[in-house]
Amino acid sequence: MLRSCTAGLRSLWALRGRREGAPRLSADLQPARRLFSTEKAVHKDWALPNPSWSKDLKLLFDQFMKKCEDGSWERLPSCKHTCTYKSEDFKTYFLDPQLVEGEGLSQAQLFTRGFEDGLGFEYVIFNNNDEKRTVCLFQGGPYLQGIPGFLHGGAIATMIDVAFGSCAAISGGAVMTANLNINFKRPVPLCSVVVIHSQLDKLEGRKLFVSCNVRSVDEKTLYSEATGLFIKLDPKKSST
Ligand SMILES: CCCCCCCCCC(=O)SCCNC(=O)CCNC(=O)[C@H](O)C(C)(C)COP(=O)(O)OP(=O)(O)OC[C@H]1O[C@@H](n2cnc3c(N)ncnc32)[C@H](O)[C@@H]1OP(=O)(O)O
Repeated sequence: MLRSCTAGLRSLWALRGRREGAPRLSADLQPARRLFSTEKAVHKDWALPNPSWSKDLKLLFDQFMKKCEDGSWERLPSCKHTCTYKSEDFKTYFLDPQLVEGEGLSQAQLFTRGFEDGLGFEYVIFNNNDEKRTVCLFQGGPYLQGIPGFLHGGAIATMIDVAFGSCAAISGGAVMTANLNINFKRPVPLCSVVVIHSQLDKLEGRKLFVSCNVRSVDEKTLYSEATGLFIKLDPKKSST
């Protein structure tokens, strides 16, 4: 397992630098004000196959793309910055203009998209709006190691949070995580693909209760189960 991961790592490094459209780091750093303005920017969609994707991930991706053809499912595009959510939704809530304009945010990008192809979080999320559920296909790369050969629990929690966020956003729009409970049942092998099935269980005012399970591609192994509470942001409130 470790040997195959080392080989995988070697080939991933070989892929670096010949990734099509890969921005150079310096060119990829955008001024923070752009993240939060209505200015149009060209964003690369990272929720698409790249050469680091395993056969399993590509196969599942193709299966879900087929399901999108009748409109029951949709693939969520994903960029390094915050364009999945309309930044306007968060404006009232968060943004101290001094912070936004300041140096601190000039390098801001989505945590899960901050790695080179294949080294960190490779994932794509599909939404079923009618059924209020999402499926996240996730391949955790070698930089997400916890105990040797396995994914770090924090990396799994991160992907669960992201999957939940997308699921809750179907009904809630701009939401934030208030609570996450995760039962880690089996360790997830590094570089393997898992499927995170999330669903909205209950909507109570601004509270969205979600749950998920994390399974192997063949569905035989249940890696984790989780529940979460998301809160729809109240535009009249500020976070500070
Ligand atoms: C672009 C790509 C997007 C990728 C997706 C990424 C997803 C990642 C999402 C995150 O990680 S968000 C970051 C982690 N979360 C936070 O930092 C949230 C910090 N907490 C807060 O900002 C506020 O507590 C929160 C917005 C969650 C709620 O504040 P509010 O002032 O809007 O709500 P309020 O306190 O009035 O509570 C509303 C209801 O929720 C309930 N509630 C709030 N927090 C709770 C909690 N933790 N547990 C149980 N119930 C809770 C609260 O009791 C109340 O219930 P009732 O309506 O029945 O009275």
